[in-house]
This record gives sequence, structure tokens and C-alpha cells, in this order.
Amino acid sequence: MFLLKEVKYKDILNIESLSIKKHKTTCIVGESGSGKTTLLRLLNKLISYDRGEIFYNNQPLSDIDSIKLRRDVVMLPQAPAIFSGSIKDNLLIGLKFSERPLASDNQLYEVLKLVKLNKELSQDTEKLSGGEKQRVALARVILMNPEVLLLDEPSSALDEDTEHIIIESLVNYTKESDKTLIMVTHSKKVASQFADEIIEIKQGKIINGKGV
Ligand SMILES: Nc1ncnc2c1ncn2[C@@H]1O[C@H](COP(=O)(O)OP(=O)(O)OP(=O)(O)O)[C@@H](O)[C@H]1O
Repeated sequence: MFLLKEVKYKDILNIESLSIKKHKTTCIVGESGSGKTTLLRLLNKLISYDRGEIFYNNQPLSDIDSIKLRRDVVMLPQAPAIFSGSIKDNLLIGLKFSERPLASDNQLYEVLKLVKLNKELSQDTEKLSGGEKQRVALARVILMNPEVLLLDEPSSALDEDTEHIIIESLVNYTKESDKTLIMVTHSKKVASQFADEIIEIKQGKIINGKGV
């Protein structure tokens, strides 16, 4: 799915070779500041590498239009924006921005079920907890139905039990729908339990990974 060859980004990332497989769950782990978010941003073409090449389905990213790529590859940032308004407004905003067809209320409730958020669509987001907001943002990305989900610490605001339930649900969903999940996580436990592949980054270099 993704293949990286001698990719260098500033002094932050230096990757000789890395492959990330289609239809698998890949977890990226490593200490704070090691370059995990930077790697996700490169894969989504939010930033451009200085040297080397990244291939997406055998095509160099430099040849793929960013907007087109981001229809297939959607990133959930570490601190996603939640807007004032209802849960429904917040779920639909991703679809509106990317000019995708809007979803029915039933579809919206389905995706809330997937992230285990038992709330009314009409509820104001200002009254949600940090972990609940994080799940609204996750639901928003899932609703966009991309081929590849790039998730940056999607469960950082959750307690361990809730984290486990939601990641399990997410991994099952991506497997059932033949999607590719690439997820940065602080939790080695989550990585060892759910990942098909683990990539470990240290000071911008891949030091260990079944994905290498
Ligand atoms: N645009 C930028 N310009 C310069 N330095 C940057 C830029 N973005 C990130 N950095 C630096 O690059 C390094 C890697 O950052 P990155 O956000 O990828 O780390 P991370 O592994 O995701 O960290 P964390 O787990 O804390 O989120 C850090 O030292 C950071 O300060």
C-alpha cells in the first residue's frame, strides 16, 4: 500500500526502507518527539519529503494530487477540532468539506455505535467530555469511508478499558470493510494486542518493525 524508499524530512525523519501493508492494522510507536506524527503527515501529503520517494499503490506521491489522495487517505490529527454545535453538525462537517454525499441519521447513529458513544445526534458538543469529543472526531473520520485511516493517538483521552473497547471495535470494522488502519499509539499494550505490524521509531529512524 505504502512503500518508503530513502525518505528524508529535515532532521526529523530518515527512513531507509519501509512498507505498510494493505488491509492490515499497523501501529506506530516510539517516544515523544521521535517523528510518529511527521510520518503520518508525510503519508497524507500534508508535508513533502526532501529526498527519496513514497509510493501509494505503486504510484509516487509526488505524482498524486493531494486532494485526490486525501479522498482515499484520511488523517485524524492528535487534537482534532470539535466545533460548537450538535454532534450531528460535527459528524457531517467532514463529508461537507470533502464534497461527499451526506449521511442519514441512521448511518450517523451506526457510526456512533461503532465508537461506543451512546448520545443523541442533537446533543451539543460543548457538554461532552474530552474522551467523548475524541470519539466524535473518530466517528467523523470513519464516516468519510476512506481506504486508509491515519489515526494519531485516537484513544489518548480515554481510560484503559474504554480504549480497549473502542480500538477493538475500530480494528474489527476496518477488517470487515477491508480498510487499512495506520495508528500512532502511546500504548505498547494496544500495539501488541491489535497490530498486525508494529513500527517503532527512535529519533527519526525505524529501529524495529515487522513492517520494515
Ligand atoms: N514543522 C516542523 N518544523 C520543525 N520541527 C518540527 C516540525 N514538526 C515537528 N517538528 C519536530 O520534529 C520532531 C518530531 O515531531 P513529531 O510530532 O513527529 O513527534 P511524535 O513522535 O509524533 O511526538 P509525540 O508523541 O509527542 O506526538 C519533534 O522534535 C518536533 O519538535
